[in-house]
Amino acid sequence: MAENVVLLGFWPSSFAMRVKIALAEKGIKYESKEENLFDKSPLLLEMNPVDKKIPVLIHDGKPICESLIIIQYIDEVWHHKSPLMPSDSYLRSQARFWADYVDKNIYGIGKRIWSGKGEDQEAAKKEMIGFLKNMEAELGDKHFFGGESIGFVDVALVPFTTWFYTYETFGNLSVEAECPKLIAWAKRCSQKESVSASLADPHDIYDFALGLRMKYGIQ
Ligand SMILES: N[C@@H](CCC(=O)N[C@@H](CS)C(=O)NCC(=O)O)C(=O)O
Repeated sequence: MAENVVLLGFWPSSFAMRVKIALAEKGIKYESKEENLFDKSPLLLEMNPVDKKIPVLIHDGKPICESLIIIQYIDEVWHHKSPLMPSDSYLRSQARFWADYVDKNIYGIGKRIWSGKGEDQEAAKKEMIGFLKNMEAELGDKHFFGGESIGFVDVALVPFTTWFYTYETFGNLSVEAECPKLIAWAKRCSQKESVSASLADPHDIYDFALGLRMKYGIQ
């Protein structure tokens, strides 16, 4: 029997893009339902009553929440191809560490850059560069964080590269000047169909962020 897979998402969300990449890597067909986060659907409230956030993956009627948990679920359930987690326990612990490091930093710091100003924005710019340099050091000379093929940490981080143009424009910074190897990695990732088909256009993200700044009266 065909499986029923539904993704509740929102197009500028890097967290939702992660899930799209993982599903594309596995070649899973699914229905994408776009949420309006300013007027959440009864389905989202039913499927994620605790956090009421996207993404939610609904597999045969059952919800899975939290993007990194969803990716691990996808990797376990559809293990026939494109493994995203390392098979070695130690390497798996390291991949989880770095994905968690991404989660603890990039969204919050990025938001302080694109929606902030003044001293805190300057501090956030420094924190962002420090964070990205740590990621670049972890990448080292590897092709992907996952080694020769895309893995858990790549999937966790690459959607946020669609926000780089927004961080750069509002923060007046250049990620490429600071972290050229990371930008080369991002380009390698987007040569993969699973990634390019799942990422939003950076200029659309910028327009979205600009709209939010205007909505919240940020000068
Ligand atoms: N840690 C969550 C973060 C998800 C998240 O922050 N989703 C945002 C959109 S990017 C959301 O649904 N926000 C709605 C709200 O906060 O009410 C994950 O990884 O899935």
